[in-house]
Amino acid sequence: MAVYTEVTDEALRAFLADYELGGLIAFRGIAEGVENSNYALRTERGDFVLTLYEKRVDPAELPYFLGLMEHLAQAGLACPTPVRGRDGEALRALCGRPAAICTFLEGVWPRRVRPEHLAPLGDSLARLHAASGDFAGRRPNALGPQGWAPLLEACRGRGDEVQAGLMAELDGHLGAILAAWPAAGALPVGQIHADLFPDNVFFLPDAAGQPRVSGIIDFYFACTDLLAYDIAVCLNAWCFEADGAFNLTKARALIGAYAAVRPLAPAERLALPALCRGAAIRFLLTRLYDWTHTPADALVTRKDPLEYLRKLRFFAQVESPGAIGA
Ligand SMILES: Nc1ncnc2c1ncn2[C@@H]1O[C@H](COP(=O)(O)OP(=O)(O)O)[C@@H](O)[C@H]1O
Ligand SMILES: N[C@@H](CCOP(=O)(O)O)C(=O)O
Repeated sequence: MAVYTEVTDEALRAFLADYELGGLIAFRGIAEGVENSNYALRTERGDFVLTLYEKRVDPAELPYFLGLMEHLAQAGLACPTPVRGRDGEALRALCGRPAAICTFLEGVWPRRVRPEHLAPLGDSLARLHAASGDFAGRRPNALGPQGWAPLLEACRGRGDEVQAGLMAELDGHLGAILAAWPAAGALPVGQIHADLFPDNVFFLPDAAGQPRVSGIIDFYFACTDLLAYDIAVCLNAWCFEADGAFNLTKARALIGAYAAVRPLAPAERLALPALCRGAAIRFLLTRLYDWTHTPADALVTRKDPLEYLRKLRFFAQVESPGAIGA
């Protein structure tokens, strides 16, 4: 479910009058996603996505997200391009919410990740990092290391209801992760996506029938942080099988294709196991927060925090970068 704010036909037509998109042909709510309200629009000028930004998005941060998408799209990355209204503004208001229209991207996200998806993913991620190198915006990562202890505290009251002993185990992991975190300045920093999960990457088959990336969406966790942390997020989100096994073939394909575009410094390869532990606890904690703070009958689907406990335990016993394909 991701239509929190209902938009009427009349409100949408009035909103579209401020754009040069021609007349409205069709629009429908998009069920996928959890954060914002999304609508697919068809106008005389083509297909678009209308997003109304909901409560968890800070309106002050929207110019960074929209500016980054526009910058990346201009650099040739397949990501949504914000559409400017007649007055030149892309960020507008609809039904009392900040709102923007972006270009619609073709393709489908992989419901079952195959090894063939990983090289195109790594290639696109490296291109994203390279293309954002001259983007002037900056946004600290609110869900980076300094955010994890407060999140853990916010979960403490009910966390052990999810699994007995969970809070004590997480205290131990978090202490070790923070102690091993790379010092400021030790690794390259830039604009990162920070949530590059399979549901945020669309693919289409190329001429030979192999998957190619046709679009990267959902830049609303993007921030200025360690570039290699984005690889760690992908190793978490793309390289485990349904039975919990880590797939080294997928990891090598991801890292190999990434490094072919942006070579990794030895320090980045060495840091990857620690960054993977950090990425695992980051998604574990936000899922645990949602699990313990969202009523079970809410319309939003809660994601399983324990999936990331299993991943965290795996990365915690990794002794060398080679064990995760680095
Ligand atoms: N530019 C786009 N092109 C095509 N589909 C999109 C686009 N942006 C969003 N979508 C669709 O909307 C869904 C939710 O978008 P997403 O940004 O992940 O929402 P949320 O931030 O609320 O989780 C996606 O799964 C996709 O189906
Ligand atoms: N990828 C995160 C949740 C963020 O949801 P999204 O729909 O905005 O990508 C997770 O799996 O925990």
